[in-house]
Amino acid sequence: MTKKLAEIIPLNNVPLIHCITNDITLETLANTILYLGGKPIMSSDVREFADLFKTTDALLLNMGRLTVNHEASLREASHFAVISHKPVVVDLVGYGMTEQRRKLGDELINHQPTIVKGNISEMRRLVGLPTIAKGIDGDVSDQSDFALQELNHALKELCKRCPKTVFVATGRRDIVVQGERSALLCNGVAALDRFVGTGDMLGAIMATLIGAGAAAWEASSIAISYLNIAGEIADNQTHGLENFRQEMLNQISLLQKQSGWSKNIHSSTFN
Ligand SMILES: Nc1ncnc2c1ncn2[C@@H]1O[C@H](COP(=O)(O)OP(=O)(O)OP(=O)(O)O)[C@@H](O)[C@H]1O
Ligand SMILES: Cc1ncsc1CCO
Ligand SMILES: [Mg+2]
Repeated sequence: MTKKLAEIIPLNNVPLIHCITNDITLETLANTILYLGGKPIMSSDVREFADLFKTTDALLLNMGRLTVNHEASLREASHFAVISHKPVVVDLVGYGMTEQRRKLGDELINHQPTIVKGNISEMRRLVGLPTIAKGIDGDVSDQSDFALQELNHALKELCKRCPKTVFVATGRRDIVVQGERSALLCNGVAALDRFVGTGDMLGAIMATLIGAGAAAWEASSIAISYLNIAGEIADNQTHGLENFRQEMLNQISLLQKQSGWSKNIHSSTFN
């Protein structure tokens, strides 16, 4: 049976989340998981995986700062996840920006992960739509009503090939798609796009929620709303981006204690 939001946050268990992620935001991700009430284990050493997979509750695969070793770790962990039926979040950082990232992302998706996420421009590249985005950030031109509709339809087509996976595209507005169903989420503030790793943090929150037993759709949409509403509160209370970043993480730990936080969610069905 599907769990309701109040049964998902605050967590009622302490899931162990195995993260293979980039070294730029590694510590931020470990703290995000801890502040939410989970436990992180950051390990990229393939020699440990057989043992690790016996005790972890979910896996985060973030393509982040690619290296030969990082890529090998992501591939190997993805393989272990299939054979151990571990819930997996794939974060397609920089998908399609280079051929290496495109090939790796495609291979990870072929393993039918639980959730696949990227910013709106990474997700456009994934479905073969054009974008002028550069680097790892989403481009504002991919945020128009038309562009969002286009992406929504293309993701629904992709869902026919990957019926088990929830696809998430993030930006000023966020899209969550599973099968024929899709939602548009409209919380958040512009400052979220102005410090590094908010997308990475979102992947860590999603992995924590599926590790705690939430279904993929609920984990995806609740994670987006939770992070974005934490961002709205932090933005109201701070001045300057570094203060915002700190308060944002502070709010990740605090928001779960406010029982009414979900009343501020702006979400609608996206046809
Ligand atoms: N302009 C904005 N207005 C409101 N919310 C935003 C905005 N930009 C990003 N967000 C929110 O910030 C989170 C991260 O989204 P974003 O698209 O910036 O990810 P990303 O590009 O993968 O980030 P990064 O690569 O820095 O980790 C999402 O929850 C998204 O809703
Ligand atoms: C800046 C940057 N470059 C590769 S990964 C990363 C952090 C955001 O994912
Ligand atoms: Mg990202």
